[in-house]
Amino acid sequence: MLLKSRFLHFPTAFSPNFRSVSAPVIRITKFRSQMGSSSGSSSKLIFRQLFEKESSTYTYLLADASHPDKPALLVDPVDKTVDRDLSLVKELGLKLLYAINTHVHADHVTGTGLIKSKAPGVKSIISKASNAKADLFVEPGDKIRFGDLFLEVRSTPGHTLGCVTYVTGDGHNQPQPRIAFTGDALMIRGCGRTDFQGGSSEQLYKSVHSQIFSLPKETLVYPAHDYKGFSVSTVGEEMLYNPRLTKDEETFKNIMANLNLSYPKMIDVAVPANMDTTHSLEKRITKTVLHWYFTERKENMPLTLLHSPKHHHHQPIPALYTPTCNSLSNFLAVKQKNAATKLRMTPVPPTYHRWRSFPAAPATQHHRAISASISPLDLTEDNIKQVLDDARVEATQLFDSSVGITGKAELADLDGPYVKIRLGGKFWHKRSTVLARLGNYLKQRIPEILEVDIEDEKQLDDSPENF
Ligand SMILES: N[C@@H](CCC(=O)N[C@@H](CSS)C(=O)NCC(=O)O)C(=O)O
Repeated sequence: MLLKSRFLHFPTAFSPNFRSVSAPVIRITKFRSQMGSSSGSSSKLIFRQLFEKESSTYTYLLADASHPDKPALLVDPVDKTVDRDLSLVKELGLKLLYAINTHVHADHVTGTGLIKSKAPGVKSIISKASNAKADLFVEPGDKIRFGDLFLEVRSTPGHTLGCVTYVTGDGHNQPQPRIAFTGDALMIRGCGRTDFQGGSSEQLYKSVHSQIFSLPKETLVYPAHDYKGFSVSTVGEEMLYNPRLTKDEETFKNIMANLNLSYPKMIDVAVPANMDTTHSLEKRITKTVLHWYFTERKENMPLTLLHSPKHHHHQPIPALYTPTCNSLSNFLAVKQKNAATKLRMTPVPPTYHRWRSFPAAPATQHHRAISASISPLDLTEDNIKQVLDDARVEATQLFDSSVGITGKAELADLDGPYVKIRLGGKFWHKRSTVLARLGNYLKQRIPEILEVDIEDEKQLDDSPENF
């Protein structure tokens, strides 16, 4: 649902998710009403900065302590710390209204879906431009109200296409100084990388200068990540000392083109998961795995043991499925309690393995076992088309086509052991990455292939005209 009024209101009849003792109030600083306003009222912001250490992500809890219901919202929650965050909400006696994202994160799974399943009534929010699924979409200029306080939405693309910065209001009775939740646009003495598809250093430079550096210098800057031990900055400080954004645009673009950062470990799990902010990963994957298990599993296909309690669900393969494995394990244990054989877990669709086995990261023992179990195919046009189809099926499962991922890969030419493929539509990854992964996959399935290349270099251009 796109906001109609462009103003998100806290519904007064909203039934509280949590009730608890009265909240301690942190008054960030003076409010307008205390600086000469005639209203005499005084809104009080409850504010907490929370940290998730594996991805170095900051989550922010904000609430209006003056309102009887203490309406609250969470900015950029992480799935792994949802229980901590919800406990805090409960302890402070807040009523959580919204779980909002600054963008589709690539390094961790958003907690919004999990929050919604644990605290029904909470709505997920993301920008319309992100193309992700959410309960509510925001656009530049929208205001997200919680009690008498609100966040204003500013469009700050560049790290991703749909990045936004949420800034506390500048109206009457709003916190002073203002606070900007900059996501991965502006970081403390840094900024978000711009090398993902949908990223653009040119756009990021403009976003930060026009939307963030135009705020009052005392505006507090709270980013989505910090890797150096910082917790907060100000607009003025970043305008003076940010080593990237104080430079002219050309120098900035050059710096960004030469960061040489490795891809986030979680990208293949996080991006597809975060394109849907409304359901937890567990729920979505469990549904898919169960469907596969009962509809497509070949009669004698062995079940492979993937699940191991020592695997954290954020590790590449077991990562995605650990929660699923637990749920599926229980489910199947009931279904098959009369089975003579001991249930060996976990029947993850082979298609997932194959897609995930593209060696972006070094193959684990598990990956190797899976790929070794797929019989090699002869080098024929039909087999190449079949393998590309398989890859597309897998890509569709991972890169949910309902949220704007339209990417297609087709066989363009076969010349002996040399294959050319055609890429079109929109992918989440950079097209060069898609090509490399498809290449690896094709070679893995059809070992006679020596080289996989693009039909036309222009098809590797990630700019929106090519989507
Ligand atoms: N090593 C981390 C990922 C680190 C990283 O790439 N961070 C991103 C934001 S999260 S997508 C970024 O923009 N960094 C900018 C920089 O200058 O570091 C992991 O594997 O998760």
